[in-house]
Amino acid sequence: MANLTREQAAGKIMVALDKPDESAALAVADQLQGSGCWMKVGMELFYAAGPSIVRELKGKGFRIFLDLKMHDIPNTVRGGARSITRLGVDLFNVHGAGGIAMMSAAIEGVSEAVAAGDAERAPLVIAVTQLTSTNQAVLNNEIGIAGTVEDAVVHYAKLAQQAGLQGVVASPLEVAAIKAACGVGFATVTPGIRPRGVDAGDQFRITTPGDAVKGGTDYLVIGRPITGANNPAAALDTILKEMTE
Ligand SMILES: O=C(O)c1cc(=O)[nH]c(=O)n1[C@@H]1O[C@H](COP(=O)(O)O)[C@@H](O)[C@H]1O
Repeated sequence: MANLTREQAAGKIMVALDKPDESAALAVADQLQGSGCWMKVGMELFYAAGPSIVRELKGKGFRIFLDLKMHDIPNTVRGGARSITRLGVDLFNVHGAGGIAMMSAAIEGVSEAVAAGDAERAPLVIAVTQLTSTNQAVLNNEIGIAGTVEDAVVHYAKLAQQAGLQGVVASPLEVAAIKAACGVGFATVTPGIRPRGVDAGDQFRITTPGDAVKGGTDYLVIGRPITGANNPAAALDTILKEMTE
């Protein structure tokens, strides 16, 4: 794999803007404007700053992954998906654990918003499989799912594909198994990225940016290694160099 251009590598990076408010988020985003990377808006920022932060980041030219991990009854998820689609995001996620009817409802909500003329185009919808902070013992002994983490991830990926979703969130360690089960065109969006020497924090199933690219992932979700750096643009630059080596 690899042999990526810098532009191609940047287009694979989704920066997790886990910041407490709009000004803290924009302080980071402004340093990365024009880099070609995506912005991921998650719960911390969205619950504080609301939909306007999405419009603001779109206005700065970023593609947006809205990470609200919907997990509810199908009717509620359908409505949530309609609202998210109207916002004009490029990609959003739901929990695979909600099952096929719930995931299909998300796709229906997207289609309804597009058919009503409320959105120019349909965002991609992906399913969270097993959180990258989950390890084998937690999966088996706390969550109560038997088998390996990889088995559980692939199981959710197959359900997501059946429901009509375009991909999944998983760790880079499971990319090969997901692609083998669902095809290379089924998108893998992978957090759990840690450059060598950077603290893993609460992440468990991790790889370096270079190994994630070699493993064939489509998108690398990277938060603290960039947003927590003294110079986020320089941190991104170092990661891009590793990805294009
Ligand atoms: O859906 C996600 O984006 C997600 C799923 C998952 O399994 N693990 C995971 O870390 N994430 C998100 O990816 C980002 C990772 O951030 P860092 O650990 O700071 O690089 C966070 O915003 C998480 O909410």
